[in-house]
Amino acid sequence: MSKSIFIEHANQLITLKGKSNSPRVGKQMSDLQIIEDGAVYIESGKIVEVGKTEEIKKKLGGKLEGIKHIDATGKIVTPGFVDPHTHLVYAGSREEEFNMRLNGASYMDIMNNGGGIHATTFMTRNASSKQLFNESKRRLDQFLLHGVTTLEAKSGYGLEWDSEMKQLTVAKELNAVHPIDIVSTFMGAHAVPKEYKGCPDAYIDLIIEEMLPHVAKNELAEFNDVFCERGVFTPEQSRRVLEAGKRLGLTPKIHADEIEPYEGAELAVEVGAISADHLLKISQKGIQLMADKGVIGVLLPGTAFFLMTEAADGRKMIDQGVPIALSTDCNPGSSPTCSTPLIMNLACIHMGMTPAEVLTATTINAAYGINRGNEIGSIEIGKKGDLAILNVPNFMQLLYHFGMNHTHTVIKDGEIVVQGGKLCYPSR
Ligand SMILES: N=CN[C@@H](CCC(=O)O)C(=O)O
Ligand SMILES: [Zn+2]
Repeated sequence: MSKSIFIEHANQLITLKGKSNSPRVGKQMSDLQIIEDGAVYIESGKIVEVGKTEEIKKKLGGKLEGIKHIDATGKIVTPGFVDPHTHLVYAGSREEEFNMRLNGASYMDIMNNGGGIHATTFMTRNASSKQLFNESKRRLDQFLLHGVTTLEAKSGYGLEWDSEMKQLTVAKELNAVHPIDIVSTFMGAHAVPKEYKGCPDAYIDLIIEEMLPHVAKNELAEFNDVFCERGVFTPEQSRRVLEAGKRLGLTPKIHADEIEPYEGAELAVEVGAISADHLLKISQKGIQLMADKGVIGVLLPGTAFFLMTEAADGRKMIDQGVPIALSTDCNPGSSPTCSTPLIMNLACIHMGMTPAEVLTATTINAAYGINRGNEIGSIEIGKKGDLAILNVPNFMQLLYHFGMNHTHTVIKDGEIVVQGGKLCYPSR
C-alpha cells in the first residue's frame, strides 16, 4: 500500500468541495472552493486532511515527520482529471481521412464509403491483443502525462463478437497494470458492420441476444452506449439496445444529436441514461428535459474542432441548468488527442465556458458522468488520493497559456506517477 504524502503551500488548492452528492449545475459550476496556501495529506491512497498549510501542519504535528513532502509553492493543485468518454482501445490511425476532409470530404461520406469507423474496425479486428494493448497503453501514458487519473473506455471497433470482447478484455488488462483507472462501456452499436449492411436490425438482434448477455455476465462493462444518428442507428434501434442493456444491469449512455438533430437527448432522458454525449444539434426540448432530469451532457469540443464544425452550445446548456462534463472523445477519426488541457481551452474559446466551469466539467461533473462522483473528482476527505499539480500560479493561467502541458506532478491512489512532467510509475 502507498505511503503517506503531504502536499503543502499550493498557491491555489482547487478542492471542488461539494454541498450535495450530485453533479454541479448553473452557478454551482463556477464555485471551485479554492484554498490559498493549501495542503493535502494522503494516507493509504485516500485523502485524510485538506486545508490551509499552517492549520494542517499544526493539526498533524509529528505525523508529518519522515513522510514524503511535496512543496507546491507557485503551483495549483487540482483533482486528477476525469475523462468520461473515450474510444481508447483501437488499432492504427486515419491520417489520410484527415487529409480527405481538409479537401472537402465529410465525415459521414467517408464512413458511408467504407472508411471512418469501418477502417478502424478492419484494423482492430486484425490486431492481436498484444498490439491493441501496446497501442492503447501509449495513449494511456499520454493521458496520465496530461493529468488524467480516471477515464471511460468504449468498445465499438470490433462490431463482431470476438473483436468486441477483445477490446473489452484489453481495457480490463490495462486497468490492472496502468495507474489510470479505466471504466468500461460496451458499444457494439457504434456502427452497422459491413456484414450487416442493409439489415441493421439483425445486427441489433445479435447485440441484444448474444453480446450484451455475455458482457453483463462476465462483468466486462458497466455502461452500454449507442451511436444514435441518421444513417447509423435510429432512435427505435437505439432504444432497443439501451433497454436490453438496462435489463442486464448496464447503465445507458448515448452518442446523441452529433451531426443532425435526431431526438437523441430526448431518448437519453426517456431511458434514464447517465449521460448524453456530443449534443451539437440538441433541440431546445432536449435541453429542457436533460436539465429537468439531471442527465449529464458530455461535450466534446475537440471533435467539433477536428471535424471543423460549430461546437455544442455549452454556454446555453449551463445557463439552462444541464450538468455539463467535458471529454477528449479520444478516437482515431474525429478526435485523435489525449490532451484534456487542450479540450478545456477549446471549451472556453468555442463553447463560451469560463475557466472555472471548465475545471468543474473535467473533474467532479466528469466523475458523476461515469458514476464515480462519490469517489473521485474533488479534493475531499475520504476520496481517492488522485491529484494533479500544475505549474501555473492560478487556475486562470491554465487556460490562458493554451496549447501547453502544465502538468508537473500526478498522484494516483496516493502514489507519485508523474514527476517533473515525466512518467515515473513502476511497471506491474
Ligand atoms: N461519433 C461516433 N463515434 C466517435 C468517432 C469514431 C470514429 O470516427 O472512429 C465519436 O464519438 O466521435
Ligand atoms: Zn464517442
